[in-house]
Amino acid sequence: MTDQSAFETDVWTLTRFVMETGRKAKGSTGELTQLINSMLTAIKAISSAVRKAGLAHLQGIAGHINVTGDEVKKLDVLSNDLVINMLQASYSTCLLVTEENKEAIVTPADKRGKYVVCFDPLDGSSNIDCLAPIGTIFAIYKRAIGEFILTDRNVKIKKKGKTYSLNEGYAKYFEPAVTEYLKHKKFPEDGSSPYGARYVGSMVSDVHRTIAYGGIFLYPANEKSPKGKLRLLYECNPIAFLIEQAGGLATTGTQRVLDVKPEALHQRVPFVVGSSEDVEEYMAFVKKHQK
Ligand SMILES: O=C(COP(=O)(O)O)[C@@H](O)[C@H](O)[C@H](O)COP(=O)(O)O
Ligand SMILES: [Mg+2]
Ligand SMILES: [Mg+2]
Ligand SMILES: [Mg+2]
Repeated sequence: MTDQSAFETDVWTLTRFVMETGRKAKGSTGELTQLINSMLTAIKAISSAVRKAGLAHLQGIAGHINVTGDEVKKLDVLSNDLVINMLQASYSTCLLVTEENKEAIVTPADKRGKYVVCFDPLDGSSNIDCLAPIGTIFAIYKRAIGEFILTDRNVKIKKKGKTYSLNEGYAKYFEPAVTEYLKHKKFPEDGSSPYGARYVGSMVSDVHRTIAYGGIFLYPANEKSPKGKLRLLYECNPIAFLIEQAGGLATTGTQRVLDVKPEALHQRVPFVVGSSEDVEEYMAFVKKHQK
């Protein structure tokens, strides 16, 4: 059997997109292109390490707990080192905020550029050993300005989906608004079909599915985690930005995520994102319970 399909000779890789867009940008210095390309190299190296983790003895724990209480995995440490080293070597950053370091990392003066990068080097790391999808999240801010940079185009999320996604194992600790919202999704009073449940337990994967198919992802506050679990600067903000660009909504329940004023590097916020009509419906339940 022969493969008769045409070989694509003009492929739009992400690197090509970044370089071409960078060259067209007015007043461009190339610094952002250097930064994104260095980040992409780090991500490719992380991906390679993840795929050979079993063979290269990279599975398992590193032996310490990070600042937000997570048990750190060997691959969290490796991914963190890769991103820090690649970003500092890009000569485009001045400050790095990462899930795995308590304090912000200041780039040495001789390698300093104008961007601040906040990142989660490996999201979903509790899923490494069972080979579920995991990924890297990052947000780029211009020094003092607090601006996000768009890296993808024209991805749109449906206005309404058919699935909800949260860890229902915590039902005992849910706030009444969450409990009532979920009851409504499972036993719709208007006779419509109930929503399906999907939860991988890697936020990047759950959000990817939500963008692809529509629906709602929730990590709300609960009795045990009064501010939820996910961290504002390097988990919620970048994902909220992507969701909004795709036409969806990202809320804490009472406030737009991107409007939350950061007060600490590892600050957590309740996080609910997805199709606009689904998130609006959730917010209506929150509002009802505030009265
Ligand atoms: O916070 C997360 C993990 O981040 P991390 O691996 O620490 O970067 C999310 O990817 C998951 O959505 C979350 O861990 C799932 O939490 P539980 O449902 O297990 O509480
Ligand atoms: Mg972690
Ligand atoms: Mg994470
Ligand atoms: Mg992580």
